[in-house]
Amino acid sequence: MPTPRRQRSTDDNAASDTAQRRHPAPSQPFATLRTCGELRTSLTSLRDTFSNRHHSLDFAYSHAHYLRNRVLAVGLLFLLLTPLWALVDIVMLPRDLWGITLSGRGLLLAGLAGVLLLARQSRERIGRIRVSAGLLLALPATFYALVLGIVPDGDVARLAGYAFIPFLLVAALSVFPFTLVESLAAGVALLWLLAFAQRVDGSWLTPAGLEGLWLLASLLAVSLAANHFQLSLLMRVYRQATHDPLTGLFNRGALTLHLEKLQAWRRQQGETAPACSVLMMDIDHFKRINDTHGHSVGDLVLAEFARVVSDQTRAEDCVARYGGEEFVVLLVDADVARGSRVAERIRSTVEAHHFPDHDHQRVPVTTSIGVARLGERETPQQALERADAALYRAKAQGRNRVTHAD
Ligand SMILES: Nc1nc2c(ncn2[C@@H]2O[C@H](COP(=O)(O)OP(=O)(O)OP(=O)(O)O)[C@@H](O)[C@H]2O)c(=O)[nH]1
Repeated sequence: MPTPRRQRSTDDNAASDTAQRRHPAPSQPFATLRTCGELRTSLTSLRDTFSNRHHSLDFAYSHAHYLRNRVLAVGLLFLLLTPLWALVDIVMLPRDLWGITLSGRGLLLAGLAGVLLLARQSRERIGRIRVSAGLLLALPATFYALVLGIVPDGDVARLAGYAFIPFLLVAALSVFPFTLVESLAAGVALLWLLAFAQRVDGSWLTPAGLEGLWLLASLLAVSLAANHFQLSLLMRVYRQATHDPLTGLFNRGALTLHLEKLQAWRRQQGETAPACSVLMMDIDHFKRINDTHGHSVGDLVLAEFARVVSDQTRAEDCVARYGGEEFVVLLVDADVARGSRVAERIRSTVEAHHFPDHDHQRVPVTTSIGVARLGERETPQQALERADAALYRAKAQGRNRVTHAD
């Protein structure tokens, strides 16, 4: 089951967003600082598209889902093109080469069908989706290398159309949201394939051969740029769809989706499923804060509140802004006793925390929290409603307290 780790890069961006709200940048004198900020954002985005080391598990699932769709679409295209290309072989190649190329194409067709099947059955399996994407590119490359190895050297020049394969595959890299490391590895392998083909057909280190290598390297650079822009766009869309821009926390939709996945996974685990708790919290008399200090201070309080709550939870817990001044924490592997301890710690930390207004004066803030155990069979909505009912009781009993639904 995916543990809802918070996305580091998103949190970084949210923190800088919050900082910008706190200190609106004057236009002229700080232009250099702004340029530095943009440079930092670009470097962060390059780091995020370079490899998947810094991706949150949550984003990794979205990324894999997108990659799987591409594998299915491109795989289907390759599957249709392969028999068509066999027809081209029959028209273009001498009859004595048909045996090798057509049986190779038959094997390729079977391999591509296997890749499609693997991708279809790998809905939530990130590793398997990556493998199917790799295989989709590796199979045509292997087919080409095998044909080159089997066909007698003197006949290689008669393989009309085959020399395009490395170029076609490098161009295909740009269709997938691969990280730069993944594309680079595939690109180097395809350069090696071209070099092998040139050694076989005798154009290695000739002007025509060098031109081919240069062309493939240039195409690879274009594909890498396409991968970078595609992946950073995907990340931005993912952040906008799943995160609250003011606090950088997960939004209500992402929380509900995560709860559904968590419940499905717990049902699969049966009796060994870990206990989970839901904390529903609401800032007390928040309207008064807005009315007394202004809406912008209200926003500062919300962002700071989100930071305080996040600091009191583990990276694998899911912290979300449920709406307005309401927040939800989903504690994984936490029974009611632990849930209550965490809730009480959040409540007391918020009460003692220095929430500053624009003049750094303290804005007194307290929170009420409802705690509910996540039942094995209940829907996310039912669990949230029970936590909300407990929160309502905490408000009715005088606020700044923790109450239990169970
Ligand atoms: N500054 C700011 N205010 C918001 C935001 N979202 C909701 N609010 C305000 O939050 C306030 C919520 O007020 P109420 O629902 O009356 O609750 P309350 O004043 O916190 O009272 P209790 O919950 O009963 O303690 C409203 O005034 C909303 O305008 C936001 O993003 N920023």
